Amino acid sequence: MIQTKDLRFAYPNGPIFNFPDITLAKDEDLLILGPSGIGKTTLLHLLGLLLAPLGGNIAHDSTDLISLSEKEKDLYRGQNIGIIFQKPRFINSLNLIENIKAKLFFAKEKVADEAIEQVLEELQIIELKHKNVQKLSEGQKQRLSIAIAIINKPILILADEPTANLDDHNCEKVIQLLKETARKAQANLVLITHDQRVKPMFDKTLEL
Ligand SMILES: Nc1ncnc2c1ncn2[C@@H]1O[C@H](COP(=O)(O)OP(=O)(O)OP(=O)(O)O)[C@@H](O)[C@H]1O
Repeated sequence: MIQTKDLRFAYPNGPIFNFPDITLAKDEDLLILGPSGIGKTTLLHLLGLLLAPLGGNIAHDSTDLISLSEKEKDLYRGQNIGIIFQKPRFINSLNLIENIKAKLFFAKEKVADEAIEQVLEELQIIELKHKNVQKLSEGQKQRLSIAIAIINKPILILADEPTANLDDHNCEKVIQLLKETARKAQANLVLITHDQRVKPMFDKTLEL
């Protein structure tokens, strides 16, 4: 179970954000909606332990994440939280497989080569496995981002505006892929967007 309580945040000299509480049971997904500038990415980065709140709590089951040290947060994130950023972040000089292995190295995780290939197969990018990431199309980059996020079976998958710039057909395909991937990994999926097309695809939504 994932639970937040009284999360507050402020950028230097900025307004204070008071975020609504979130509770997610096992296998439950959440869509966070809201207009530009309302704080969606900020909330996602708090959930991903990339930002520290001014106050409040984040717990995964009985683990209080806010009291962890920065080093412990980095390791916890690497091992338990998969983040799909709006703009993919890769090591440009490496190929797909090497980028996945780099993530595993930093997360101090081991995943068998066969399991890595299986994930690439499921995401339909296996034939590109030795290709330099700079040569991928935008759609292929997005699939690699998903592969990197889920390779070590996180308990939480966070996705930042994954359907921005996609047509209706591809928008639906990407959401379905993320939901299926989350179910297979037995993870909670939290997705933020201002794309109203995504709303009917989620049972649980939070409007900021
Ligand atoms: N690093 C930062 N320093 C100062 N202010 C910031 C910083 N990042 C974001 N902000 C401000 O905080 C507010 C919330 O930003 P955030 O990116 O969380 O909104 P959002 O809802 O995700 O917007 P969008 O849909 O446009 O991505 C905005 O007013 C933004 O200008």
